[in-house]
Amino acid sequence: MDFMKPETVLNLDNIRQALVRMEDTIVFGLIERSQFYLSPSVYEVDKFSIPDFHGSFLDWALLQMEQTHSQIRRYEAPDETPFFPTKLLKSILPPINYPKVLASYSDEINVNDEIKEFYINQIVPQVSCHSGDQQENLGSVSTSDIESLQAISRRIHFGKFVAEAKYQSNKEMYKKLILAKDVAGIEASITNSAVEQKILERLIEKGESYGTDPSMKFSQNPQSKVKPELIAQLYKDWIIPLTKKVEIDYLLRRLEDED
Ligand SMILES: C=C(O[C@@H]1C=C(C(=O)O)C=C[C@H]1O)C(=O)O
Repeated sequence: MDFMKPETVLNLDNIRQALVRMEDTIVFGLIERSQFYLSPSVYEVDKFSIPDFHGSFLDWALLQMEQTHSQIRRYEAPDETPFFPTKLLKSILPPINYPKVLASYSDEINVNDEIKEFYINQIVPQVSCHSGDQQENLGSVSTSDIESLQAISRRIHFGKFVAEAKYQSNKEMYKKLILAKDVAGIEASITNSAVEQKILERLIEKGESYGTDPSMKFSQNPQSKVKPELIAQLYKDWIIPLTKKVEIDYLLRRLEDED
């Protein structure tokens, strides 16, 4: 998606196509993670002594990644939302003047703490292949987790673009709902159950085709690496609800930018 062209960025069909493409990254990321053990050491606070840092190995590795990427202006992009927004570093590259597409407060809409919580406590235990640690794989596990966390975060925070597109298409209705602080009304207006159902059905198909070794496709027991139903369930229970939370949180503040 070309964020330099507001007219394409706020087209709901374009946004939905981008969300479909993000499914592939998320599904492959979960399949990648499924080859590793649960690796509780990665998530345990202060398990490893790291100079000038208190937290889990995953948090430390994710912070290093975000500080490095912030210096090449990754988090100036409107579709990137950091897990450690207060710890980013100054970019070495000159700023890109992205056209103003989202509301002025959009960077403050950040549900990454909730994303990390459900990823570690709900997703990892269900996709990892064995309980326990594989000492030699802790680095690979954290790298795999970071890739999945960033892909899931980008997908969920794309809800800002969805919300802005919906707001632009029906300002009067949303102004009434926002002024009335009608959260249920806003949630009902942004919900499209047909789109959600199609997403869940497509995810099962993708989980079946991506997660199974093609040479075993017609065997009695294709070794699907992550149960397709599990991928759909994770979207249903976590990814879609949090995307809608981002939409609602974004819309509730939208009149801050209206004259
Ligand atoms: C993203 C949208 O908004 C809502 C959230 C969806 C999701 O997270 O997949 C799908 C449909 C809507 O209920 C949309 O309308 O496309």
